[in-house]
Amino acid sequence: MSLTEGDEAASNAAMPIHRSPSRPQLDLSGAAIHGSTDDKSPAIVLPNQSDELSHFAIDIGGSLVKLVYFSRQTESSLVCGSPPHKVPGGEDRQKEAYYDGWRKHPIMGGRLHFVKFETSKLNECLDFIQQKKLHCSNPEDIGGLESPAAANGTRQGATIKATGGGAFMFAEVFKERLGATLDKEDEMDCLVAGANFLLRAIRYEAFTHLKGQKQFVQIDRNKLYPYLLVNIGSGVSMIKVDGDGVFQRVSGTNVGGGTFWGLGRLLMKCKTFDEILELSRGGDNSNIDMLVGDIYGGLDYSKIGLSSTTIASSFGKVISGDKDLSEYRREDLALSLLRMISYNIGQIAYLTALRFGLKRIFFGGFFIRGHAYTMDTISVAINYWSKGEAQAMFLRHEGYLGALGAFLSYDKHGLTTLTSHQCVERFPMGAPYAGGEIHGPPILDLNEKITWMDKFIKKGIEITAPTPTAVPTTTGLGGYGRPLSRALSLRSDSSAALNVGVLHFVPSLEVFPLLADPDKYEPNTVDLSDSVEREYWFNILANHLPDLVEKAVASEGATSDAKRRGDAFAQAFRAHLARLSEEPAAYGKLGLANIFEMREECLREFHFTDAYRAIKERENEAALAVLPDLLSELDSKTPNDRILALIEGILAANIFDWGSKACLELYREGTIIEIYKMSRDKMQRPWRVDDFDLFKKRWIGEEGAITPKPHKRALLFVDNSGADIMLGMLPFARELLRRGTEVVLVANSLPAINDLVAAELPAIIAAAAKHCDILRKAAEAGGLLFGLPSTSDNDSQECQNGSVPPLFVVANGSGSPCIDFRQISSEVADLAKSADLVVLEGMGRALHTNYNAKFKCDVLKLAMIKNQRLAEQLVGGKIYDCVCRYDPGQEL
Ligand SMILES: Nc1ncnc2c1ncn2[C@@H]1O[C@H](COP(=O)(O)OP(=O)(O)O)[C@@H](O)[C@H]1O
Ligand SMILES: CC(C)(COP(=O)(O)O)[C@@H](O)C(=O)NCCC(=O)O
Ligand SMILES: [Mn+2]
Repeated sequence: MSLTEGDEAASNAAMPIHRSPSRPQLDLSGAAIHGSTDDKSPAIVLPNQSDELSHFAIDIGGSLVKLVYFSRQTESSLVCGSPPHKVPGGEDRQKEAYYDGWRKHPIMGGRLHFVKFETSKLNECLDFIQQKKLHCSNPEDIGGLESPAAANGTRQGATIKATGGGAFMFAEVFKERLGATLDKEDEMDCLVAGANFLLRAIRYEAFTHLKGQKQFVQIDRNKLYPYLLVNIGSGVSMIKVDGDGVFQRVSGTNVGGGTFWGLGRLLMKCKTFDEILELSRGGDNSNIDMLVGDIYGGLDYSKIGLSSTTIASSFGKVISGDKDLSEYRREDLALSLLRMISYNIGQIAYLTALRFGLKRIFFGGFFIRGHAYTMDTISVAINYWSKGEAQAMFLRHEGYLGALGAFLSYDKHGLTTLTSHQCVERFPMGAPYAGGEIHGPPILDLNEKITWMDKFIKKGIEITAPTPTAVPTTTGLGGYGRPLSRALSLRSDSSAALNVGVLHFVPSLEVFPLLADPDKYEPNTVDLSDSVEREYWFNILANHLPDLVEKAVASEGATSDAKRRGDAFAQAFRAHLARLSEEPAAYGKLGLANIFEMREECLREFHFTDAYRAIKERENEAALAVLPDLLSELDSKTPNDRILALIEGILAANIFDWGSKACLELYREGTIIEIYKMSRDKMQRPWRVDDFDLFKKRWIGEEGAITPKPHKRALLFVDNSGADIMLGMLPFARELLRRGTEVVLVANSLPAINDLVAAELPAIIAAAAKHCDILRKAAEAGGLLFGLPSTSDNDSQECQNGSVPPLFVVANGSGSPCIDFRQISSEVADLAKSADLVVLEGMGRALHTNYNAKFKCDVLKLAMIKNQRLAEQLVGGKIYDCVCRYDPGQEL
């Protein structure tokens, strides 16, 4: 970004802005960009924002304290929401649209974190709040920009939204320890607000659980009500929910999570809740419970539909055993207790649902604990009694409903209006270890992260809330020795508990307007719920790690610090893979694209900002040297032959993929140019998927028929640096421009393997434009270039009408090798509105994701398949086969 543009952006942000009431009421006057204006994602300082913007809410229950806190977006992770490096569009209107998007959401982007503590250890919670300075409710105090008042601890008088009985009981403690006042919110209001928010805003928040199988469900937000919310905390509340804030507590039971935990301590002398769950795994409840068969001499009571194994009376067998407590197996006791409580709650829930004619029952509260047996027991009860009519569903954020609801009651955040496409859930490095445990916040300091990684490895099972540590003295974590095996128990409870990640709010993300049916859209082609697929792809990723670490370490100067970070990154990513192979649903619904993205996020966590930087630069240079000859060769062809050569060129150049194992081996055998030439020479039609003729018909028309009109605007979702862009996509873009089609090059906001980043494109285009007048003029028209001299060969004369349409560059809002069209930048969404051609290039964007996606406009999917198994499974082909799939727009 140039200085003048930066200034303009800053002054734009400071202008009085119309805000709808649903947006956060922030005082933007005097807003300025903090730091260098050359930063891609500069921080914005709001000097006049009042101190009241609170950042956490608390639910103090009978058993657990739940904390939900908000942190502002940090610079390194900001994927969009800042103005583009260049304003793509010379016209003021276009420019306006850009800054508009940015102005709409200048600060609201941020992260929501979830933490819990035992109520009996409230002090731990207070320490945590103090350490994180959460009660110093100034937005500048979070994320490193600490105000002087907060630094010396003098700020007083924060008001914190609080719910749960403890909000009354512990109000004084908060006043004394933190000088904070608890602003009490009604518990039921909060539970309902939390559940409604989660079900509307978080994709696949709910899931069913039957016979050990989790199935994530997407609830249609327009058909959400009515439902029964059953919150199983210490006690149980059953609430009929009819709308936002419209509900009635219709039932409840005093036999709940507290009962389970209390009896567990008494009977089995368990110290922790998880210990009871763990014990129950090895239990046989028939030693404790009186079964129907015990009463009916081993027979079923078939007349009324009871099998001999049905529990007739929980703990009933004890009456005839004449045994002491110590003579019973603790495991058996634990299981009987779990079944008794779960079944009873399931039954009451069913009766309550029946009474009000409700078909859907959502269960929340920490009693569930993501525990398979608990959920199965409840589901079986509901299913059995309702004869399959009613459905039990569970929520991933089970115990956080109340805290979340309290947080949402600060209407300033405007979060209630967020929808699922604006939420991205991420799992920081500690997640595989600390998962559903009582755990601490994401650790921001890099050294601290590495130290923690080390601790996780050494004593992964003893993790509690992390406290800031001194600079580490370790020399590294050493190698990649961690096996990817089930035997590796990462967590203190080996139960299949679910993880809750950090929710990132990115208000500038939007659903791609050209998706044919956004509700039916599923980005992933490969479904990782299939264990064979999962194992295959996890192995691919694990095997690629040494090479990736080598590149990443080299990209940071191969210093000893870089090596330490590289090792820690590898450990962290392997831990995620291990956790997910142990429990595939731990992080919610899982597709291959999520894992590729997680790998990039993991690199960023350890401050590897662009691992393939040097490779990309080298490849760009090598490809640029070939470009002039390629352009002349293309220009010497007839338009008919040229389009084939252009598509061939894209497919051939897509061979440069540093994320593919096979390609890595290939690159050892020749120079970039040799490989490119070899790849081109091998381009023989028909390709494995070959819709070229259909595309050509749209492009040129049929002989004798009227020539079709060129497309108005094409969005080109570009893939890799080097030959891929320079010799593949740019020549194709040039041809589109020559025909009079506006071109938008859509590239990543953040790096992913050797993929292009939008910020890199202006320089690449400038270099190419030195050899091509069409690109030069188009880039000028698009505001990307200024004052470059014209080339000797005046090829733009061939342009229709002699004028050249603009070429734009825009960032897609993502840092992944794949693309999820439910979450793209608002800039792409704006430019898509008048586009009539979408081109998806590369394996990540056109095959791993979106291969089956339907669009409203014409779409061309182009990729070389650089993986044998994917080639076999997707198209019945072999490695290096090509896909040219063309689907004309769906008439809606
Ligand atoms: N780590 C844990 N420590 C204590 N209780 C837990 C834990 N995990 C799950 N539980 C269960 O969750 C219950 C508390 O659920 P929660 O929704 O937090 O309710 P409350 O608001 O009443 O504390 C406990 O009574 C216990 O059954
Ligand atoms: C990450 C990728 C999707 C990137 O491919 P691209 O989009 O650049 O064509 C690809 O490198 C990939 O699927 N790699 C793993 C497959 C393998 O190593 O065989
Ligand atoms: Mn790529």
